Amino acid sequence: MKYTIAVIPGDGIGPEVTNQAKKALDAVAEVYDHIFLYKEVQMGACAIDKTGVPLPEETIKVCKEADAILFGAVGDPRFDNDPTAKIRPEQGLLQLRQELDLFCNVRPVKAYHHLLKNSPLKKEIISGTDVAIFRELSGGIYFGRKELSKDGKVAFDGCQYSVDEIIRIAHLAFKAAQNRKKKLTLIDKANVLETSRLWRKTVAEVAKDYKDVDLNFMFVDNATMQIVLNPKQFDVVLTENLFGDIISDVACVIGGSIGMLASSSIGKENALFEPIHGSYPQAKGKDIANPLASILSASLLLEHLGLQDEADAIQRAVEKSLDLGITTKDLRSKNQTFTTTSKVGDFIADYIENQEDSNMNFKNIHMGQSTII
Ligand SMILES: NC(=O)C1=CN([C@@H]2O[C@H](COP(=O)(O)OP(=O)(O)OC[C@H]3O[C@@H](n4cnc5c(N)ncnc54)[C@H](O)[C@@H]3O)[C@@H](O)[C@H]2O)C=CC1
Ligand SMILES: CC(C)CC(=O)C(=O)O
Ligand SMILES: [Mg+2]
Repeated sequence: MKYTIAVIPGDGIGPEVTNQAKKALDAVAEVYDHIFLYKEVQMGACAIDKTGVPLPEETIKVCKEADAILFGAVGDPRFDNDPTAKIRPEQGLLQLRQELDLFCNVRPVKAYHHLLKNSPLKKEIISGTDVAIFRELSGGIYFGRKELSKDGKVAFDGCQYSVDEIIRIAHLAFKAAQNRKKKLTLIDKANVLETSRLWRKTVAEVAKDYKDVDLNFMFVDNATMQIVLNPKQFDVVLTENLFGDIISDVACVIGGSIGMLASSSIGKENALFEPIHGSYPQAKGKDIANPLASILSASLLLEHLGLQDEADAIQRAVEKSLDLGITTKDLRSKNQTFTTTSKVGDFIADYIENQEDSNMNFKNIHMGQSTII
């Protein structure tokens, strides 16, 4: 089959990690006889430099027409270090999420057994963790009215949610819970925030359609502690935009690195796949960033296209790379060697193309300075 994939490499390490995901997709295309037609477009600081805006019209058009979107990351210290900047790279991402109505961001958090030794958390606490974070993505405080007083001494960010915005993601989260361990935890701050109280009331109503799912509530401050102290108590986590952003970065500690967490952002018509990390500008061009979150995002993309075997092939390749220790520095444990972003991508692609061949000799794969086995 032929699929059109809009590719937005973005800024910082975005292009490097997206290139590795494309290598994995190319290998899948080769093995399973598909054609992936990439249409590369710009967003973020690179788009501002070229066109003056963080999200050019052409990018929106190409994304709307594509079968799926693969995104890297946006963000640049030139803007981060200038609080007065009127145009920012991140506005492009937020605008795209809103333009395409990508309201449901799913962030799977898994403790890969090969990485248990990498986590600062105790092995017995995280082993077996499998949480799906459902983060509302197109509403809340990131999209509220923003104001700065004329004298620059008072700032305002408004947070708003409607019942309809809550209902649509709640249904998706409950459906996911039905296919998992049948537990859904709503994370909010309902002891303080009116929006959170609306979330609790609405989600409790939606729960009546899912009587087989056990619904419980947790305040966000406690949740950020519980996710690292006892992550296995969670199955599906449902939460609003800001809380989901923060909780998922905290949850990265379970996965061994933020470079391991992929995500899908789903709307009615479009779907975008991206690692949860940012543009990690310190690593730009150094070939050191972990590409696995981007590669795993490509796996989620294939799943979304209904290509489950192909998605699984990427997953197996990722697990194999972890198994053999063919990883970047962030996943290195004591005395273990590591390799580069591009070599990890090469290995994953190579493994996808040759994994059915039991005679494949991994020692033949050229891995630069790294010791493979
Ligand atoms: N989705 C997006 O495009 C996002 C963009 N940003 C933007 O990214 C820029 C940098 O933001 P930060 O807060 O520093 O977050 P970041 O996620 O880019 O990096 C934070 C830290 O995580 C680690 N890290 C991130 N990605 C990694 C990878 N692939 N492999 C290994 N380690 C990795 C590094 O230690 C890094 O210092 C900012 O401009 C920010 O606005 C931040 C988050 C998400
Ligand atoms: C621009 C930010 C909202 C991006 C981010 O941190 C994220 O989506 O995780
Ligand atoms: Mg974030």
